[in-house]
Amino acid sequence: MVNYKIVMVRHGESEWNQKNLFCGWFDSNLSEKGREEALSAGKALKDANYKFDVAYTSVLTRAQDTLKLILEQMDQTDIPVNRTWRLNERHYGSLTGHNKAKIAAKYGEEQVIIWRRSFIALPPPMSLQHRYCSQIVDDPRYKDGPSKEEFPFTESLEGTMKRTLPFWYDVIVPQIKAGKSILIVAHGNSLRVIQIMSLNFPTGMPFVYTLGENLKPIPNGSLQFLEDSEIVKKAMDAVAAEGKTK
Ligand SMILES: O=C(O)[C@H](O)COP(=O)(O)O
Repeated sequence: MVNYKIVMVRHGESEWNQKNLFCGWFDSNLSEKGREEALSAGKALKDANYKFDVAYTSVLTRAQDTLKLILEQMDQTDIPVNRTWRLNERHYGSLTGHNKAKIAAKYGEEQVIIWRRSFIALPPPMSLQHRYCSQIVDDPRYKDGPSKEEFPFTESLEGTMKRTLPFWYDVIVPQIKAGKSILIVAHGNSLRVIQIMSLNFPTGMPFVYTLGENLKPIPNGSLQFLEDSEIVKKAMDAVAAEGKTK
């Protein structure tokens, strides 16, 4: 059985994470704590003897700086680093720059959960008058894309998935299959959609989902199939193959 491995890291804490602000495409820097997190991520990967052939990240500074600190810590600064807007955080529309707790107090916690985690819900779009709109839209880092037509003013998770998916399949998957050792440093929601995209639930195979306190999934294997892992993998591959031309 062939197993492929890929390492993914969400950027370290940003200054806007620290202030609990919706960030999206706003280019917030890492906080001091975020820089420390990146260094300890690099140390953990170094201690585990990871060697990377290539790294991918978004065009946002918090992800790029996290990657840089990780690679410095690992003495692997000479590997190729590729940046793409397709790995950016999902665009949070008009919510960008607003405090999450204050928005919850105004619109209700349920509405905020829907905006943050529903697959299809779109936060209200960012207007041209929005405080951070021109800073984002006119940023030269977007001169090579997205195109004017593609440029988002808000995004659902589904929209985020649709723009991340071509990059995953056209760039990452062929490299994984070619045996390359890959590191992706990106954002909570762009990594989330990659995981959703990779899940192909097989028919008729029970799985146990272990939830911890507050009914949140527990880290490390919260999702477990009762079947033997080889059988599960075969079944998942078969589901994945359903959409192929032959
Ligand atoms: O863009 C942001 O605000 C965060 O990086 C991700 O936010 P979320 O956890 O609210 O989706």
